[in-house]
Amino acid sequence: MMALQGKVAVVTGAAQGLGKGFAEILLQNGAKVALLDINEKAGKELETQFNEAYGADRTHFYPVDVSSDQQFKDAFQKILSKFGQVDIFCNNAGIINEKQWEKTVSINLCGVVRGTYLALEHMKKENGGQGGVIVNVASLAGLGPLAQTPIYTATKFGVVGFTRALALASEVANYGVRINAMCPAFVRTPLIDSFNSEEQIGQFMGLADFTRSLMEKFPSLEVEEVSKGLLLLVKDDSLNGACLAMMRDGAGLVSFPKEIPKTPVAL
Ligand SMILES: NC(=O)c1ccc[n+]([C@@H]2O[C@H](COP(=O)([O-])OP(=O)(O)OC[C@H]3O[C@@H](n4cnc5c(N)ncnc54)[C@H](O)[C@@H]3O)[C@@H](O)[C@H]2O)c1
Ligand SMILES: CCCCC[C@H](O)/C=C/C=C\C/C=C\C/C=C\CCCC(=O)O
Repeated sequence: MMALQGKVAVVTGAAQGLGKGFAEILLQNGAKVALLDINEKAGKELETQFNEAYGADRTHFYPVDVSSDQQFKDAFQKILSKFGQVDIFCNNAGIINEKQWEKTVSINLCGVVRGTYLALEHMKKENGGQGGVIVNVASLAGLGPLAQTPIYTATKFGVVGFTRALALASEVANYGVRINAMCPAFVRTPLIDSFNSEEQIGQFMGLADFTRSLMEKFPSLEVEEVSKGLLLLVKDDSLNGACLAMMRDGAGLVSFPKEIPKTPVAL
């Protein structure tokens, strides 16, 4: 089990919702945490709140839009200057916007790739790094389709595939870095109200009742429950390439078939 005392973590999309919960559970377990978010006001307020609650200089906020390569790189350098190292990197920032779908891809999938590659370059043993763990936040919509959000679904499938492929690369090439993904069902944060917003859902607004019925099948999780899942993926040294599915009635590591299950067809 990885002990978090003295470790340095980075969490993107940390100003509210799941990111805030992830940052807090890492702080409670002894890590220092760099908070990254596009929302400067909420991020700075959270930095003050966390430093009061967990000790001066345990957190620092960095304004970063994860769709910007430059902002991400600059912030990473500043984090290294302040904290000296990065051991844990959680790519959590994500949005739902089916109308501005290229923006959604740039944040939800490309942002995860940007963060992961920055962390990997620093952590990789072949670069003189100390190893570490990366957790990418996907969704249950990374394992099965959410009809109202085809682009969001595509980005989350992308996050799961990227995580699994890179985890395998890490194992084969011995990077010394573990890479895991989280796939929670609906979580009580501002993001789930998206299904009711024409601005975010656009042409798929007519499917709102379909999402509502899915929400009855998968009742909302609380941020605190999902945060325990992050802690598991960070601490358990045996987990690499793991996908943690989380629902109200329980969490579990997803098994992916070694052979693709298929029904033969005549061609
Ligand atoms: N809430 C859910 O039901 C749910 C379920 C499964 C997965 N997720 C995933 O969890 C993650 C967090 O979602 P949440 O529910 O906490 O959402 P949220 O909207 O409550 O919080 C998202 C945070 O990300 C920040 N953010 C948005 N765009 C950004 C950008 N370009 N750069 C940096 N920060 C940015 C926001 O300012 C906000 O603080 C997302 O990846 C989401 O897809 C959420
Ligand atoms: C518009 C609301 C947005 C919430 C997005 C968030 O990521 C949550 C998604 C949660 C669940 C819905 C996604 C897909 C479900 C489809 C199939 C999963 C099947 C899993 C199973 O039955 O075991």
